[in-house]
Amino acid sequence: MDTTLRDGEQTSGVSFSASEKLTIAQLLLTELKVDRIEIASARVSEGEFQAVKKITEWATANGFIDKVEVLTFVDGEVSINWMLEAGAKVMNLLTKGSLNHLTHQLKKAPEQHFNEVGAVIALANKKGIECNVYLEDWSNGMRHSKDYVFAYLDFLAEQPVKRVLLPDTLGVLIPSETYEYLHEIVNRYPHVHFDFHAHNDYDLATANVLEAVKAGVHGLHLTINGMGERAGNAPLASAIAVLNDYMKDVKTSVEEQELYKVSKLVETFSGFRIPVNKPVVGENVFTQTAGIHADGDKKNNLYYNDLLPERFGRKRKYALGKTSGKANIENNLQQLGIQLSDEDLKKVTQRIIELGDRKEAVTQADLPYIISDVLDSSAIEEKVQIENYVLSHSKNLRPSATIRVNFNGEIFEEHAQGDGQYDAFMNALKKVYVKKDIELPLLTDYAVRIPPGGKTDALCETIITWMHKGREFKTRGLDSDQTVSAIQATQKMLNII
Ligand SMILES: CC(=O)SCCNC(=O)CCNC(=O)[C@H](O)C(C)(C)COP(=O)(O)OP(=O)(O)OC[C@H]1O[C@@H](n2cnc3c(N)ncnc32)[C@H](O)[C@@H]1OP(=O)(O)O
Repeated sequence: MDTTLRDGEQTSGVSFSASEKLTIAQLLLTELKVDRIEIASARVSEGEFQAVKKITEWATANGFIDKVEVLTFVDGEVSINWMLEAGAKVMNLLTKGSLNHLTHQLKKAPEQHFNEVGAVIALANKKGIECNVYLEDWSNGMRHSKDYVFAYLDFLAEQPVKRVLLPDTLGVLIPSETYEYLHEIVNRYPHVHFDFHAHNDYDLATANVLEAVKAGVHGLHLTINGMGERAGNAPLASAIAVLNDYMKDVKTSVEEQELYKVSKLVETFSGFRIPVNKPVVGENVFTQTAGIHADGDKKNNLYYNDLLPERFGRKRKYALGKTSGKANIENNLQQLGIQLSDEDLKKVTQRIIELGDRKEAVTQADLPYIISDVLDSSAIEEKVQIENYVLSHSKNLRPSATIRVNFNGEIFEEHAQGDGQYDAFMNALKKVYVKKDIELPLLTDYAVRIPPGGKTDALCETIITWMHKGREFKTRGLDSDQTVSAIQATQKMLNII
């Protein structure tokens, strides 16, 4: 069960709009093919109500309504009415899984809680709602009030409940304990379906998920990019990868090939950046940086593991910097179709190492420029030059740009407006390329790096990621003015497409 749209949205600072929620829900169910999605907590807000409505309307029309779940509270019929009015049919009832939470938050005795929960379940069943029950703070409950947990599970086992959801709400479990508790529970209630819900406070969420599956649970709660309350939930991509590789007799319905695409979309909608070292979906996780690794890959794929990038629709890359050796650079040159003599390769390698020492990033698209500079050759032929530009930015007027482009001797002048100066520049450039009948690459990422310290004259590095004819590449510009560095990166792009 994917809970990106409920627990994932509990990432501090994240809020999805209704149409973003609908798009994510559609991708999760139709392309990634998770079994179920939890899309909201009941009662939260009018906006959330409208989002749930949008999703349930689509899910009903497309046969997915039984896979769409809403978290509800023990509040008589208030949550039930909310979810029914929003068109949902499956509820995940939040109840207390530890005596501590029951006593101090709800201030109730176990018997009273069980009766109230029983009443909500009965009402839900009467109204045709499928009922799952969360035992909030269940993991601490197992540690400190085990009798309470088992008395409660005895009660639930007799109720018309489809699944019992066991959350490690505060992310306190370690893997051995996860296995021990879940193994005991699964064996004691063989006819009950149990889901495990991990949190990542000790960075153990994926390890706990693996142990939970070994212990025999039937379902897992995961989120895209590990989003979620505090340190987040178990990331769906990591969990699927480890289950596919280490629990071969366990089948999931998730399409590995779609993981990266959905992760990137959720990153864009949420504004929650995927850490570059995030397993499976992080920018750097299929990039070899050390020269020794690149050399080993060439010899017999010596530095590959089972996590092959192609499984996830990604490609292996070789980074350029001070730890690059010849093999790293050769790999990049090969991809660009450039061949160098051994001696020239040594010179280029040396320059890249120097740049790395100066903390400058080097992208594959920089290579022709470096070669040209080091070897004083014409490895890069600047067929397109931005000869002049005027950018204007004034209060209460749309930014505009006028540019003069030399395209292999042919001169174009264009003017355009945009949402910012760079956008205006790109709009003017697009006019040139429409005249030339050439398609410009799609800008897929734009990252600006300024050294910490707050100096307004600091050098600003802009790295732009482009997608062109199925190929992704990056170009980089460096200037004390951010827009100028972006234009530099753009000019490099124009000369390599
Ligand atoms: C496992 C998880 O991550 S649980 C996540 C649950 N989802 C959310 O909390 C969604 C976001 N929450 C909200 O929007 C709000 O907290 C609401 C709409 C649910 C309630 O808002 P408010 O009425 O303003 O209450 P507030 O947030 O201050 O306090 C929560 C109340 O819920 C009660 N409560 C806690 N757990 C439960 C439960 N399982 N069932 C019913 N009531 C509960 C608390 O005791 C408290 O009631 P009290 O004020 O009478 O003591």
